[in-house]
Amino acid sequence: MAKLAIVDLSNEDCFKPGTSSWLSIRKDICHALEDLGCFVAILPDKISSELRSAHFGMLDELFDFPTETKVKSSYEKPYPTGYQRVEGAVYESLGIAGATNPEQTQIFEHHFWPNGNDVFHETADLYIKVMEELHHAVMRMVFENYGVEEYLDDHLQSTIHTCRFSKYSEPAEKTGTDMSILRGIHGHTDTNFTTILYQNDVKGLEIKSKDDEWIGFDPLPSSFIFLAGDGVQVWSNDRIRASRHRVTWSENDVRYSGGLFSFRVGETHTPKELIDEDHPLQYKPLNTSVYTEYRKKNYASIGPDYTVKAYCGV
Ligand SMILES: O=C(O)CCC(=O)C(=O)O
Ligand SMILES: [Fe+2]
Repeated sequence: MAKLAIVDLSNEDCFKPGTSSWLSIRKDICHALEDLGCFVAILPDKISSELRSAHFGMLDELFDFPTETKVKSSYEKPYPTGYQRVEGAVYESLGIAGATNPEQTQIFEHHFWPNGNDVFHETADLYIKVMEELHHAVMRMVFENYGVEEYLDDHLQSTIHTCRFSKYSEPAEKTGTDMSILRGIHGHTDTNFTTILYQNDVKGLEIKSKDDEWIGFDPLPSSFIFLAGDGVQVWSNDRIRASRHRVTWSENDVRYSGGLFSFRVGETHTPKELIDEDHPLQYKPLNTSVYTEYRKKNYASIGPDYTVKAYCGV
């Protein structure tokens, strides 16, 4: 049975480019991404257990607001995000676009708490900051690994981050729909460049191995899981494959997760340095927002197994 790679980044030196810790972690991370499209990161203790419980307590309060309030936090611009729930499903989620800017967390927060809520934004911003730092370091490692660090600044400047919080629990109203298909999230790849997820201790996330087995993710309080999305698959010309993952929630306990979904604005294309005789060009340039919209709109006919290769493969 394949295992998820666990990378211990608890030593702060791992975040210092050029150090021996950085170079050794870079090797492990790039190997894991090429192998399974994901890895588990153990991060330095920046989030105390008190802040962690306070944060998950806030998510509890957040999802307890009535649907009318949750829907009001949705918007189309600058990037569409908002409340998602399929009637009768156990999964619901709320999103903040541009979440690495703390102003956006507060705009989101005011939909729920008109007078603000310090614990909500302080804990949410801390999680977002920790994930942004991890994203930044991993992107530098990946660009260095392929010898294209000259494109890194442009990539980071063209990236925006959406934070999504998800809750998995028994819906208040059972519908006539076949519940077996609504007990989590079907196997899928994320359409964005990369995703980082954290969660409470209720299991459910699974990653597909190369041998088509589902590998369960065993969360630890200090662990985050980093997933390659379709964007990095196109960019890397298939060196890194998007991770296919799903959530099967079967416990009575409520599962909460949060994540940073990083998108490249405009077109993602494969750098010329990553195209050669052994790696002929695999993809036309990808516009992630058009692709995401296409997948949503056509979900009924293309289904969750749809791939970016079918969308923009050459
Ligand atoms: O809740 C999770 O752990 C995963 C959520 C997910 O895969 C997604 O929102 O794309
Ligand atoms: Fe996902």
